[in-house]
Amino acid sequence: MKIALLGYGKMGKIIEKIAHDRKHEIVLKIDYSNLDELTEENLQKADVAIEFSTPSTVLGNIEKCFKAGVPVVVGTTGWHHEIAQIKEQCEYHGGSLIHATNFSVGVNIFFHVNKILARLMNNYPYYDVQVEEIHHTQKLDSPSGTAITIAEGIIENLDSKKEWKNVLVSDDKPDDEVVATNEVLIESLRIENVPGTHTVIYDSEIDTIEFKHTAHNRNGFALGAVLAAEWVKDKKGFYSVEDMFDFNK
Ligand SMILES: NC(=O)C1=CN([C@@H]2O[C@H](COP(=O)(O)OP(=O)(O)OC[C@H]3O[C@@H](n4cnc5c(N)ncnc54)[C@H](O)[C@@H]3O)[C@@H](O)[C@H]2O)C=CC1
Ligand SMILES: O=C(O)C1=N[C@H](C(=O)O)C[C@H](O)C1
Repeated sequence: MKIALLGYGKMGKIIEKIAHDRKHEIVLKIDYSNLDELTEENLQKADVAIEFSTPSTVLGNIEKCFKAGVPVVVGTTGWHHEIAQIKEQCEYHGGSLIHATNFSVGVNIFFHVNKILARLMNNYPYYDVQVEEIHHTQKLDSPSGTAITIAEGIIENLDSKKEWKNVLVSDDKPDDEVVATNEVLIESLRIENVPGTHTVIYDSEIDTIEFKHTAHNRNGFALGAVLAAEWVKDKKGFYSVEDMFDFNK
């Protein structure tokens, strides 16, 4: 399979390695230094594009893939509030897209169990829930896309919660935000070199239940993105990673 990498930073480089291990060929690599090469003609040399760039560049790149008729795997976070508009664009162009806030198998198992746990916790209203995410200090968005997906999974299944609220915890800012009882607090911490840690915490006066995923490196995200490229290559339509894993089978 021929792959175009839109974004050749921390993720793009690991995806390149895993794609080579799986016998795929990288035919285009785009980062901020060669944006002029991101043309329709060059995109069409690929069977699929894998997009891991930045929250401010991802939407333009998705549109370019639709216009070029190239299926696209979108890993970039920080754009999911625009999802309805992108789905419409995909349908308009007859395009193919698969997106995930997190492509790792482990996190997708975590997403699934998080929903089941939230449904169970309706029977135990004396526990309150919050989400904590920790990432490296270069991360541009907060909360992480993964934390938003976790909070949405809780809101869909735990009757007492209707929305989420984010607090970025830093040394120079006191952590004294007021959170309403119908809000899921997402605390974001930024610590050097952390690939991604997410914890769901149910706390009561009696005890605390913690459900945690720790990424030891970025390989799981990258492998999931390559698997998604193999999965979407010959499909048409707008998909999320849930369609690929389908844990309800
Ligand atoms: N869905 C998932 O499983 C995961 C998602 N991510 C997300 O992926 C994105 C990228 O993460 P990293 O690789 O760690 O970031 P990074 O900062 O290391 O790399 C971003 C790359 O995008 C390039 N870039 C800038 N403008 C561009 C444009 N217009 N077109 C194409 N490339 C452009 C930069 O030059 C850089 O090479 C982030 O939004 C992050 O949250 C990260 C890990 C896993
Ligand atoms: O920026 C990152 O690094 C990551 N971003 C994704 C997110 O926002 O959830 C996925 C992963 O946690 C790493």
